[in-house]
Amino acid sequence: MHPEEGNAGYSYEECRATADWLLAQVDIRPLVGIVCGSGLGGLAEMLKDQVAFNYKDIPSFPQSTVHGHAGRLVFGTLKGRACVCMQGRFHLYEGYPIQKITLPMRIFKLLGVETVILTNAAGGLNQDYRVGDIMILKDHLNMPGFAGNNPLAGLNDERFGVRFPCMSDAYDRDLQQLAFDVGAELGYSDFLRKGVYCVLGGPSFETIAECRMLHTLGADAVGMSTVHEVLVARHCGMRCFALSLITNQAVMDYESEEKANHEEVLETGKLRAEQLERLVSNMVLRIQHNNNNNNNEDDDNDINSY
Ligand SMILES: O=P(O)(O)O[C@H]1O[C@H](CO)[C@@H](O)[C@H]1O
Ligand code: HPA
Repeated sequence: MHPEEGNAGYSYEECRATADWLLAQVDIRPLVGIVCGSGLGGLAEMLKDQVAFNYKDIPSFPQSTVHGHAGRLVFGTLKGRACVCMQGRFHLYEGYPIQKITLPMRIFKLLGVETVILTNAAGGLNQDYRVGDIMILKDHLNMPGFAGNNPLAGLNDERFGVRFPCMSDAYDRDLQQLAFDVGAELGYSDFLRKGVYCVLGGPSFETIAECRMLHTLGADAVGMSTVHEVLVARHCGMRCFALSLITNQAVMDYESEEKANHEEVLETGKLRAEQLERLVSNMVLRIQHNNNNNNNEDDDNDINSY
């Protein structure tokens, strides 16, 4: 059997067709792509002059099935900057092949996106972390990848990127610094952290032994997303910035009565939504692009507005 037959991914031409379908219907040419994590879809609501598509109407797009993920692709401007925002993402545990859950990253690329900002909700493994902290990702542990489940497996199309992409620079260091600078100006330094995110397949939350193991391995937070998207985004040359909202403390102690649950994850998202939106929108305002086609006259430079 030719390996292509076993590859559940989309061809370059299929991705191009989806991107062209979108480009034919919107005038906005985004340089920034944003992915909203569980309960963090409010980010998409901040966009002005919105043109939105339900995922079910976009050719080749999967559907969102998880509560807290609306399932809309929203084009618009954020502080005068052209953006496209996934209001809801796809996860491995929804049953999609890994190449499908990461399809939107290749669509972003073909829309002209240069920088991807990914957000997620995650459980805190680092004992210094508190619920409500925002962790800037400096690196990741890709557990499904250790078992061969990597979205880049299968035939490699060089039009997207190289066969063996480097991941030691997966999370752009200038964007990490920008997040801390903007966060300091907003007065958020007390709850901004930098750490390592570990992705698991889900949907079951982790056992106590698993949390202890992940912490020992160097993970500061655990979740079920983001890493696959980063692999595909980096493969095709987009810069990545990712943050985790620590929505719950991972249970590390057999005496604990705490139980991880999705409702708590969504509730914490609501509590920090406003700060997260301010942080992301002010970052977007300051990100420099080679091909800046945004209208600077519309810039909203007030750090407290969003
Ligand atoms: O990573 P996001 O999409 O924010 O969602 C997180 O929240 C869900 C668990 O409550 C999981 O899907 C986990 O990955
Ligand atoms: O504790 C968690 N574990 C995995 N994924 C999560 N997403 C939010 N919290 C968690």
